[in-house]
Amino acid sequence: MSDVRALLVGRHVELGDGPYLERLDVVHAPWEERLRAWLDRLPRWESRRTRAFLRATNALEENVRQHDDDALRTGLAVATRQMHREGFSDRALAPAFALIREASRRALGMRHHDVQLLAGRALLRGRLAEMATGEGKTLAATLAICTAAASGAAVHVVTVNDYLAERDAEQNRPLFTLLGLSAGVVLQDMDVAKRRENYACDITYVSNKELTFDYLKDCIALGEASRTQQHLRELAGGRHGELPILRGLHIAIIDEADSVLIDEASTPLIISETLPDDLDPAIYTQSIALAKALRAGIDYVVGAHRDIWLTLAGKQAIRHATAGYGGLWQSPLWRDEFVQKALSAVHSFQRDQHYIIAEDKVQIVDESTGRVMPDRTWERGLHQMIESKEGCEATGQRRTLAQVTYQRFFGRYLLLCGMTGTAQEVAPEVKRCYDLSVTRIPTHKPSRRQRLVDRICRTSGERWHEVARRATEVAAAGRPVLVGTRSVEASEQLSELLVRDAIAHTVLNARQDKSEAEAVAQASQPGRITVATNMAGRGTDIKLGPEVEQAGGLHVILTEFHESARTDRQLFGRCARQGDPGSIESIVSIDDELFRRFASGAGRWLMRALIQRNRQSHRSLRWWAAYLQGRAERHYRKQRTETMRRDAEWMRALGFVGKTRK
Ligand SMILES: Nc1ncnc2c1ncn2[C@@H]1O[C@H](COP(=O)(O)OP(=O)(O)OP(=O)(O)O)[C@@H](O)[C@H]1O
Repeated sequence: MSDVRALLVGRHVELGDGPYLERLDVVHAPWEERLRAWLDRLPRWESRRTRAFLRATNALEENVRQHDDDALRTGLAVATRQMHREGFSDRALAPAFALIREASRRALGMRHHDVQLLAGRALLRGRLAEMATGEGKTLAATLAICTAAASGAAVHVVTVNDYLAERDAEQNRPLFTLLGLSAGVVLQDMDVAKRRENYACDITYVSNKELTFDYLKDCIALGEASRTQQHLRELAGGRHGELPILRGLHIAIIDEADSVLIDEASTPLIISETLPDDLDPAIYTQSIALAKALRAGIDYVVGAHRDIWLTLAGKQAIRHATAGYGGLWQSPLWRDEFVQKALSAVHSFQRDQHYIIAEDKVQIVDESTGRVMPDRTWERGLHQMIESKEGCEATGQRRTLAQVTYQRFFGRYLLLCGMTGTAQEVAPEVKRCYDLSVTRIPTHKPSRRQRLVDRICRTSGERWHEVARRATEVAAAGRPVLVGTRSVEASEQLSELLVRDAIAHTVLNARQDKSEAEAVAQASQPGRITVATNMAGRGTDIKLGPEVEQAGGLHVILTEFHESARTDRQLFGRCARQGDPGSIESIVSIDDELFRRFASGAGRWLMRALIQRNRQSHRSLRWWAAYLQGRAERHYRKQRTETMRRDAEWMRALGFVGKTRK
């Protein structure tokens, strides 16, 4: 462990926040000039150091090219010794980065751009590197990954799903092998022994959920002692019997950091056990029947954020309806609780949007990633209510064995850093909760992404017709089209329309996730229409051929604004990557969830009036959507603060009053 400590000696050399560049993606100039302009805007001392760092790394390039593979490995070991003395200083990083860049050129056929060197350096300084979508974060991260792993630290590369973990590990494996580093991947269906083996590698690619659950499993297995990473590390040394699954929390490099650290951080991760359900299953069916009989606005009120309350009239109606029932129905507290849960199950959680039914089970769909979370359940009887609503067999209620929030878990790493294309809006929260500052990295080439005018339709049905028409029109010009939908249901609705009109297309959603790699590979074919949920959002790399580039590149259609503008930008980021051509447009409907939940009545009325005057593409639409997305972000931020408060209470209840931050 002392190696890791030594490695981090240099961490106190922190940079101040560089000035943010405005709209980096529309600056048109050769990349050297733009990089120079970016450097000029840094504080003078920082600019000098950064230029010196780039100069030193580039100057070594010719030299390292003369060496064979063995010499590259030896060179990295020598650079590592320097790091053990002075931490991740620029002096130590320059030779390490030059060697890794050369190794990458040989093993992967890709040479890191200068801006990628800056991203790698920012990561090792414990920062969040903001690189525009498609700028090559996967490759940029290898600089930090190889440097940290060579110095003896356990490096966890955290991705948002198994598909990306496996893809990135396999893509970079030739580079790791050339440098003599071992790399493992932890996937959902692996057993404990296999997981331990993969965590024992120098580098481990793993999704945020798998990693956190493995940590919780260690906490349960090791009991009280494991609650501090100190003990975890001692145990990893084998002094206390069986080894934990993880070998310690040394360095975490989080890809799509805003998704992991912010979007997914509103609920804690919980490991629970199923209790023998002492509730009569009839209670669930009775509650659902009662809830369906209640009248909206009279017996219950639905809030703007899917919250539901029973009114006095509603409570009385239930009392009358359950007069003949026995047991818990005689308690007003239980009675109201059951029916309120049932109302949520009926009205707030929709099939094919919030969950799907697969193998006769209710399986939650994570909206931000579009993926099924098979092991997750809703808490406090809600899951059982939904099962009853759908006629599935009710699973037992669950009791919490261990829980952790991302805020607490990631705060335990010795060095935490991350990358994303969309950090801007959440920078203050990331700083407050994780002590991570954002460094914005300029693009290598100017962006050629073209944003067409946004349009809004009067009804959802009208929107689907318009989307189908546009997709067909663009595809007919030989360009591939990616249509992004918010739910499984929406993707299937559009697909039905396309089938009816005999238009060839591919669907990628939580129900068809087996063919993900194939669907992504095909999405770049000329004239191919791909209808996808957010599964094709973050991280998906659609590589274009020369024919498609000439036709104008990939066209992306957004069919509904998300509550987070970052998710929209991630979808847009599937096209026009690495300086390719590409275009984006939004075709939405006034019935969409963002407008229903967050817009005022007056706002919706005004927008309808504009649509009626045939001004479907009024420019206030973009402004309005951005304003509502700001409101939605604030709402979810409050939810996350509440999660952190509850987590602190849970820790206090366990009698643990230790620090949760590094
Ligand atoms: N230095 C480089 N030289 C050549 N190609 C590169 C280089 N860096 C990245 N690429 C290519 O650019 C494409 C985009 O890379 P990648 O998917 O890592 O981008 P990203 O920034 O992670 O995107 P997203 O934000 O969507 O996750 C890939 O096809 C990758 O091979």
